[in-house]
Amino acid sequence: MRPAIGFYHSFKFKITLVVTSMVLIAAMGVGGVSLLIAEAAMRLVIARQELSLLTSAAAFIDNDIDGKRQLLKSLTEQIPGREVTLDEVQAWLEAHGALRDAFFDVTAFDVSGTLIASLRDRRAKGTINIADRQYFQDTVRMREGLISTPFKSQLSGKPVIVITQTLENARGELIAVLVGAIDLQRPSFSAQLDVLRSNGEGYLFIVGSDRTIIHHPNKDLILKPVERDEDSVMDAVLKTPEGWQDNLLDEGELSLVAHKRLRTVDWTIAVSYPTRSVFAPMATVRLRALAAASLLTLLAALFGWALTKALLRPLETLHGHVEDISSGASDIKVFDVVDEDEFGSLSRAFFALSQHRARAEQALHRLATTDALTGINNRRMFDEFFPIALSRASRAGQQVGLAFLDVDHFKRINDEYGHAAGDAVLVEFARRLERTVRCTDTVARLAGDEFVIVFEQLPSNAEVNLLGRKILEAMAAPFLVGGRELLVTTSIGIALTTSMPAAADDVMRAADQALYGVKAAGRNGFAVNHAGAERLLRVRGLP
Ligand SMILES: Nc1nc2c(ncn2[C@@H]2O[C@H](COP(=O)(O)OP(=O)(O)OP(=O)(O)O)[C@@H](O)[C@H]2O)c(=O)[nH]1
Repeated sequence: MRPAIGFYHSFKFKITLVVTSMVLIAAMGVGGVSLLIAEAAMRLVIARQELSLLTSAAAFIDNDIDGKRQLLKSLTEQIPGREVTLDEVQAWLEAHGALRDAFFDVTAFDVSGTLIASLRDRRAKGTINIADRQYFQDTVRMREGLISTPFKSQLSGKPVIVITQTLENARGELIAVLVGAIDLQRPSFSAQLDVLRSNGEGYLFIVGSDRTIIHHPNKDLILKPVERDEDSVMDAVLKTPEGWQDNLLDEGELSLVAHKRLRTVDWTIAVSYPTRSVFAPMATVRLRALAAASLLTLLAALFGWALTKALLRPLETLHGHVEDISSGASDIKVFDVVDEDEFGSLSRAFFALSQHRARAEQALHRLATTDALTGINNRRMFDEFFPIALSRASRAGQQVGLAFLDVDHFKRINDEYGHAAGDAVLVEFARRLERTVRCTDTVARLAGDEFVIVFEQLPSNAEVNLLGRKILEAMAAPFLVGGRELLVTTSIGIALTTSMPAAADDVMRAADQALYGVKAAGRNGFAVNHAGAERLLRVRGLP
């Protein structure tokens, strides 16, 4: 059974996490930086766009004011022989309809500043005097037309600016000053200004260098001075002739403010938009970039998972081999693959390790089951082997013979010739036993001078006698030990299984009993006993 690996502990999950994190970091990093660069560029483009719209509006206003000046000037120059009298001025004004389109009102004042004609209201004649007005005084003094600063009209009560023009008689004497008034609440250029507010939010204003508000969506502010506040939008636009800033707070909202100084008058035209509305396209781009990065990350996660799964397949195969080998379903040879990748190399390393280990285990088993002195099987081997041999014979319906052997008077050999001589006798004894029996029989040394032989595939009971005799004969020749010839004999107790299955202990007890019988009978002989039906057959020695 393959041990379950927790999902979060799996290598696949970890690699997928790494791949996903790397893609996420890369996507966020590259995307974020690209977005920042793109946003900075977009900001610049949008701000420049606003500034360029503002520049065209400023040019329009300049042209508008210039046009009005030129209109007044050219009309006065057209007066034939400049012989118009003050009384005729009212009629002259009314005769030029273009003035109505260009100005809110056109009035004329004599050199004393008294109203002598008004395009809008001919009855106003003589009602007001503007001798104290700076623009009137300057026009008379310089004998040249000018543009006034904004003020509240005495006639209409509206906030206005005026364009003045001198009127001279044929002798070059100043006889009147023409004054064209422009209503600041409804200037003729307002339509052009409205075009600038195309996106609906934000507003446009004009402020004079003397800090007077000239145009503003809040009509109440017109002609009011700009309050002194370093952080205000109006203060900011008065500082430089033109430019834009996107970090100003206007009514508490972050705004893009672009401004441009006019050419004909000392005014600054400015536009203020909340940055959230101006830069709305950037927010959309940001959202899309985020969506794209998320999608990319998701795809990377799926790809990482699939890729890791595919890459780890050989590892799973390897794992399967290990399990199959553990359960005995496969041989170790399944590790001996030819794949040239790391997994193939690992598999071959497993194979080599397993082989090495198998050899070591074999060597250990051999050591553990071999008698150190004689090199034949030891007691451990016999204990393991004998029950197996009995079962095998039982299954095959065969008999098993077990011979217990003990060297006669071995103690004496030790005592007389020394322990080393005794060892040499034991080695030679084992060697002769092995040479005497068939390769299907198993010889083992149990302890000291006690040996055992397991006879498998016994053809008949008679065969046992033959075997006993052969062993006795094998020992008949003198043992050559340390240059001496020693006569060594052995006593053999043989047990035969009578009925299968037979218990190992019963068979061993029968063999032991037979051996005891031989010893009792004088040694150098063999006796056969039937396990389970102990009946010592006669003891036979060499003739
Ligand atoms: N040289 C040598 N002697 C051993 C070894 N193991 C046991 N012995 C000795 O073998 C002798 C076994 O003697 P026994 O089998 O009891 O007696 P025995 O002299 O053979 O007499 P019987 O068996 O009655 O004929 C003891 O003296 C042990 O000390 C060994 O590995 N090498």
